[in-house]
Amino acid sequence: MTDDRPTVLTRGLRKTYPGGTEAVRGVDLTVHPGETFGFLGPNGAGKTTTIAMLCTLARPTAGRALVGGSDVTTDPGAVRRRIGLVFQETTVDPDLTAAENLRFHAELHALPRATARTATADMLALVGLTAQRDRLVRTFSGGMKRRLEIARGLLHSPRVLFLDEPTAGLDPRSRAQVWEHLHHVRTRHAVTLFLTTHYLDEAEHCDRIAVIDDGLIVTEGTPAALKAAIGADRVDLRTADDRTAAARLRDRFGLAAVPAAEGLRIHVPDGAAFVPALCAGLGVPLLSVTVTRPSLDDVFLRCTGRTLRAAGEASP
Ligand SMILES: Nc1ncnc2c1ncn2[C@@H]1O[C@H](COP(=O)(O)OP(=O)(O)OP(=O)(O)O)[C@@H](O)[C@H]1O
Repeated sequence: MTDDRPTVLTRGLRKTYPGGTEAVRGVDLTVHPGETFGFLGPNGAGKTTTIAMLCTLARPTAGRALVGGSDVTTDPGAVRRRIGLVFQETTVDPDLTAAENLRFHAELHALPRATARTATADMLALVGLTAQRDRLVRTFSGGMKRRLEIARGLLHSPRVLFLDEPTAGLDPRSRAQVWEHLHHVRTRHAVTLFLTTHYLDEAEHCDRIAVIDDGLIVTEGTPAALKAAIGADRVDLRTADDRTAAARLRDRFGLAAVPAAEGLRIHVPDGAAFVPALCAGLGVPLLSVTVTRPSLDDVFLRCTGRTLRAAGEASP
């Protein structure tokens, strides 16, 4: 029987640390079975604190959180049995082999021996570490360790795998590999992935994202819907005569051009479709035209008034 109840449900979830920092200030989330849900926000926004509450590692100050249908405060044991964790810091044992790390985890979860053997082989294959199963983890690269953490997080067939910045500190190639394996996880296992990131390109991999800033959800939806809600492409143009071009854009196209770093900038609903009309109707030689689709950074900017990069740099 399938269970359609949300895998993660929070209502009014809050966390105030001793000393008064309001890290999470009333968060409502609904994550469905099998979804890949991304929690996006700058450093210090409250992502890790939210995950810690969902994983029963931090106690909510107020509000409710259900994971796999169980309450994190009143039934933490049931929650722990249903979740897998991959944290920012490496927690696999460097003095054990890959297979030994998984065996140890299987024992912690009291998996029957035959189940553990099959799951170990399956998970190592899933993350591309079968050939390295008997190597000491201390000889692994950062990316291999992270993949082993993912294998370990999935070993006991959790309903939801929480990943806190799963690619933090990895080089671009290792990041791409981790994502390749996460895509295998999504297609082959009925597991919900709940991940935090401050990489916009990673948020694009998610079915749905919530943007958190200063402890509050500022927007939520599919990456495509959030970008579509911005409603306009950015068109940057350089012309032989920007003054005349700005006047023509106003008079002929009803568009207000603003000065950009080089040339002029306008916003139109469909930039690519607008370019031919622009070329035909501007009457001023065009030197270059660049159309930029809205990005998740534009979404963040619209919601918070800052770019994600600037918000991260402003954080302690
Ligand atoms: N144990 C703690 N005690 C006191 N304050 C804390 C504690 N942990 C986090 N904070 C504060 O709570 C706020 C949210 O931190 P949190 O780590 O949840 O954010 P984050 O979005 O995960 O950021 P990062 O990406 O840097 O991990 C920050 O202001 C942080 O300094």
